[in-house]
Amino acid sequence: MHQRYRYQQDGRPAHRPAVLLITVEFDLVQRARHLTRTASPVIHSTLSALSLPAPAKLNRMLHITGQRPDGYHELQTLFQFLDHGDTLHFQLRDDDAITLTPAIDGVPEEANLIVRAARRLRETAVSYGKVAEASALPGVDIQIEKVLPMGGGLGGGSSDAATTLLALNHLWQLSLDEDTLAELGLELGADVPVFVRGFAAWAEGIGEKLMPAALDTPWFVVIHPGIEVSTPAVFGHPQLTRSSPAISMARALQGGRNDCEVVVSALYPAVADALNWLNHFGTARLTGTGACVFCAFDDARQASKVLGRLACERPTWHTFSARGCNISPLHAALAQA
Ligand SMILES: C[C@](O)(CO)[C@H](O)COP(=O)(O)OP(=O)(O)OC[C@H]1O[C@@H](n2ccc(N)nc2=O)[C@H](O)[C@@H]1O
Ligand SMILES: Nc1ncnc2c1ncn2[C@@H]1O[C@H](COP(=O)(O)OP(=O)(O)OP(=O)(O)O)[C@@H](O)[C@H]1O
Repeated sequence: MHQRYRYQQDGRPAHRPAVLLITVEFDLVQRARHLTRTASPVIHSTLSALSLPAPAKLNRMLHITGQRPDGYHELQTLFQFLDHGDTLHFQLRDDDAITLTPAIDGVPEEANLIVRAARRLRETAVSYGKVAEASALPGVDIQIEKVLPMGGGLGGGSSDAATTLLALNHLWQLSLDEDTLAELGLELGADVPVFVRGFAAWAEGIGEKLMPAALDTPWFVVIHPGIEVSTPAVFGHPQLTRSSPAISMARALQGGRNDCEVVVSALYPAVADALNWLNHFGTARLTGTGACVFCAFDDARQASKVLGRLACERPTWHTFSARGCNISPLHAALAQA
């Protein structure tokens, strides 16, 4: 029988909801993690260096059920990870500098979620009394192998931030618990907590109320039609559906829409084109606010056949196939660090 714990956390920043409730079916998650531990690759790790994945996510469905007075939208979504994403390498330094290479085009270092996550974690270490002052913690050189497109709806920046929080919690030996890290993550972005938690989830609120979900794990073909979608522009659009009726997780597991699809397809014809193309092979969906669209396949062979056709028919689109995972590749790797 699953034991269920309820965590309540206060002290949130003013623009976020006053109370965060996270319900975790703890037993399910612990057992799934235990099973993954034996199957995952060991990623390079020493006492002062660590390399970890920052996987992509898909929103298998996304309904918008309302809008809060602070402007944020209330969602119901099913998050699942992909075994595909960025890789981050962390190396502790002799001084207290935090560096990131290479720079990400168009994202100044102080705005980069990786650097912001590292700095925020260091401040938190001081406020939680883990160290007397920030300079007591060694600096870190962070190298990123960026694979995920920005503004793609694959949560790349959020995943990079979550990987940074978990990696530095480990290297700096802070022992901050997952609730604290998820709370810190939420300050950086609505999608960060699910990457910190590391289990496929039914999410409500603005994406921070997470319930583990056991989804099927098909192979996906993902198309990035070569444009960057602005998440604030989509959420700010007057024609966005904001009043979908709330449904149960059980119902969502049987299938759902993405309420952003209509607006995003109208604003970005390339997204509409990608959805139309992929709809010939199954049910194509937008992930998050786009720009990526995806379609599920029963096996790797079918997915690679579709990738082959894409290479011939739409050579300008960036495409890949990857398998859905209910335990994040980050957590699978960290369990072995
Ligand atoms: C669409 C999703 O990707 C679904 O997973 C996420 O909800 C978006 O998560 P994210 O990229 O981490 O978004 P954030 O960086 O927190 O928010 C970007 C902007 O999107 C809008 N925003 C975001 C999330 C949300 N539930 N309601 C919103 O209205 C807000 O204007 C916010 O300023
Ligand atoms: N490390 C980072 N990687 C990518 N983007 C970053 C990073 N740090 C900050 N950003 C900013 O975040 C924005 C969104 O990038 P991200 O890759 O997370 O998009 P996304 O996949 O659409 O996210 P989501 O699905 O969470 O909306 C970028 O346009 C960029 O300005």
